[in-house]
Amino acid sequence: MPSYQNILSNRYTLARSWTLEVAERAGAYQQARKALTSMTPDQIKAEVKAANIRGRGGAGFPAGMKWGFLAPKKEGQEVYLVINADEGEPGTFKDRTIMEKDPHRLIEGCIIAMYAIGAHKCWIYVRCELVLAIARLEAAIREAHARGFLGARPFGKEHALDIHVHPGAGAYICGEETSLLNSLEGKRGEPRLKPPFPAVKGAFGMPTIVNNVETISAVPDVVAMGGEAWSNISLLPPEMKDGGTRLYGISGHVKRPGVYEAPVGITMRELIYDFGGGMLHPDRKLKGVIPGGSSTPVLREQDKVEAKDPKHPLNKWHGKSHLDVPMAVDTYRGIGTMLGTCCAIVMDTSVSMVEASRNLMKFYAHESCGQCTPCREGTGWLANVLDQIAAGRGKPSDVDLLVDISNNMMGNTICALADGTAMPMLAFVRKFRKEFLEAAEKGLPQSARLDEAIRSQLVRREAA
Ligand SMILES: NC(=O)c1ccc[n+]([C@@H]2O[C@H](COP(=O)([O-])OP(=O)(O)OC[C@H]3O[C@@H](n4cnc5c(N)ncnc54)[C@H](O)[C@@H]3O)[C@@H](O)[C@H]2O)c1
Ligand SMILES: Cc1cc2nc3c(=O)[nH]c(=O)nc-3n(C[C@H](O)[C@H](O)[C@H](O)COP(=O)(O)O)c2cc1C
Ligand code: SF4
Repeated sequence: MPSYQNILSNRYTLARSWTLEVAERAGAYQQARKALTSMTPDQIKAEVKAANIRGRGGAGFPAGMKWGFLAPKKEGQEVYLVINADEGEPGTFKDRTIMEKDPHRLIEGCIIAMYAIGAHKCWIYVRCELVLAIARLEAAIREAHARGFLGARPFGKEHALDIHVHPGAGAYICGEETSLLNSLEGKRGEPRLKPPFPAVKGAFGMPTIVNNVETISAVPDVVAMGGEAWSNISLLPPEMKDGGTRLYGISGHVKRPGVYEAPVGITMRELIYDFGGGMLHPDRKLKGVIPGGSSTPVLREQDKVEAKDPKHPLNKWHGKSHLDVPMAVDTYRGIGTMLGTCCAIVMDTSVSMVEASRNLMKFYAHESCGQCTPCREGTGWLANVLDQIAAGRGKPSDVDLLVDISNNMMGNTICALADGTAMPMLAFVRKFRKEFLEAAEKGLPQSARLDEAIRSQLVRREAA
């Protein structure tokens, strides 16, 4: 197992790490005290910008830039902070480790962030299935109030702060930030058109910063060591502006599934073989890996980086396997996939890619909110066509139909759920076309059914 320093997860292994007593003894709230008593909001914002934290919710938008886009507060307006703790992406289970094992880190991050952006109120929107996370967050907020870290004068500062936990009902679409805001406001959880982005018009019409749990949990260490030093933990050169340390998830056919902390820029090969302990069944090879939650296109070991031009940002990795490219927001875009939530699902040669994609398409068809025709119809048709193929009622032209449906979904909808369905579907067909054509001619044998290691990640939910 590689020995990178644990920063974000350094309190995970302490007994009763979620209690204030243990967390405070291990350093919790020192940075909130420092920020509120000796730093100005602008100084904090500058450190967060220098830290190059790319949003850990999946899109990789720079947190410092987002905070900078916050609309100036007008007379009578409030500014809000909303933490996205919905974590609905199949294969993704990193934010819950923070909330369950170290909720005080998230609360400390919220305190610093609220002060920096001029907010007095924060909601943490948590999916309701995360029962333990909700209980621990609520207990931690009570403890922080009792110690005067929240409330009318936190750390003696005239800047009232309050945090509320808001359980969501467990709809995947409510993780999309504008849908989340509608749900928070008591409306139907449907995405809004962007722009305006929440930073301009968010919760209850007020400028709102929406950030992921892990993004905000990084803020106390950014304040502790300074933005530049935190950014330099990354294995990438500073000009790539993808800084720090992050939580990597790994599941599926590996020996040691779990959540591991490492600097930005380790490779997928390290994640699978060093952290994940290698393939679960040594006699079966790696067939494909979904790199960052189910809405990111699958990678294969045999695919090589094509970046001959010396000016190409990936030129350094020209000819290397996709597994040997540093895991970062822009490098992964460069090889036709996305880093997403940085939680990989590993599939060995026993997995039918037709069956894996069928599972996923059923999930997306079930979770589409239905506002946009290309998404509502497209997700359903992808699932239907794959059902027909699996049942032996397909024909070779169905494979091109999958491509055609996907292409018609892309870029034509209100939110990214449709793209996050179509892009993986296109990658499955492009990289495993022969397998799809074979299934379209013969159907899938019973043995193609996914085993538990994969099925539990690529959650199947039958259409309601
Ligand atoms: N964590 C999960 O469980 C999960 C689930 C599904 C999808 N995802 C991820 O969600 C991603 C898509 O998210 P998205 O649709 O929010 O992406 P997005 O690119 O629209 O936005 C990313 C963030 O940047 C902000 N932003 C972007 N441009 C801005 C601007 N000009 N001014 C102010 N703010 C701006 C947005 O408000 C948002 O907070 C996918 O890449 C996928 O990986 C995550
Ligand atoms: C369908 C869909 C679901 C999403 N679910 C989540 C989620 O569960 N958690 C999350 O942090 N971001 C999720 N996102 C991304 C958010 O919209 C948003 O980009 C993120 O909360 C911003 O925080 P960050 O910049 O700190 O990453 C989702 C996006 C889409 C399109
Ligand atoms: S793309 Fe799909 S999930 Fe997103 S708003 Fe449109 S119908 Fe709803």
